[in-house]
Amino acid sequence: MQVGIFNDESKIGEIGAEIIAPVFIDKPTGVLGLATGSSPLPLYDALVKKVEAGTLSFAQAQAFCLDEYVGLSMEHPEAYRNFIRRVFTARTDFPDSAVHAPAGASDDPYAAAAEYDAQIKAAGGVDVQILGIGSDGHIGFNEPSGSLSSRTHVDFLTEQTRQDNARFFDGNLADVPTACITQGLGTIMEAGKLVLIATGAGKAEAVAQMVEGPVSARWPATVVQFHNDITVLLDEGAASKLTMRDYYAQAWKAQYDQS
Ligand SMILES: N[C@@H]1[C@@H](O)[C@H](O)[C@@H](COP(=O)(O)O)O[C@@H]1O
Repeated sequence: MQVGIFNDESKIGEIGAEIIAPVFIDKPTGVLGLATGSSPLPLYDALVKKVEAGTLSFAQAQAFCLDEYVGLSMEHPEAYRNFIRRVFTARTDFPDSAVHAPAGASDDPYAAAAEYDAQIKAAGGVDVQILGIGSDGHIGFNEPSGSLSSRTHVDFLTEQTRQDNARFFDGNLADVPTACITQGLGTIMEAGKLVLIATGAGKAEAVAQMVEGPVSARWPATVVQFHNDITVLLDEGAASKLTMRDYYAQAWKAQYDQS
């Protein structure tokens, strides 16, 4: 696991884009896994800049969102399929038809989850998966106690997650859905490369567990310790409970900053 700690979020975005862009330059038909939430926004801005500059193209690529709320209409602005288009894919040359999200508005979300997992497989799997992390340690929407090898499935949001996400619903907790379809931890772990972004002190405990804690269903993100190509990009707040940050800085410098 590479752990990079930075002072500002735009730097995190730039570094993330430097890691992701070469994958799509080498393989223009690659598959990008997308996370919603606020943490990846600077990364999306940095990728958009590269597309605008003509140094990166997603014209032949495909994208799969990590998760989707169950129970929101497909037109709802906070449905993740709409959120991701607004903040990222519609600002790039991604064809709209190549941007996929679980069918959270389906009459049968359980069948929709299984179909989505099959769709990812049929696309050849995810080459790079962008991840955030919830303050309760979820990735995607894999909440504590779920199987560490789960496939795409219907999950139920913790009170903590609903409270965290209420800000996207004008602060109205009652408007935050209670269920979702999420790629499973087993699905996420099959991605070729993971880039996880966390910012703010509210993520510090979850980040410390993920990087330094024992692997446990209580903190689902700890499963990434088994991935052999994961880069974790943090700000000072999110890194504030790590006990070995000097070592991480040294290792980062040795790998990326030769100067
Ligand atoms: N399902 C999403 C996750 O994919 C996201 O990574 C996480 C953190 O969100 P944020 O980056 O806004 O803190 O919670 C949300 O609920």
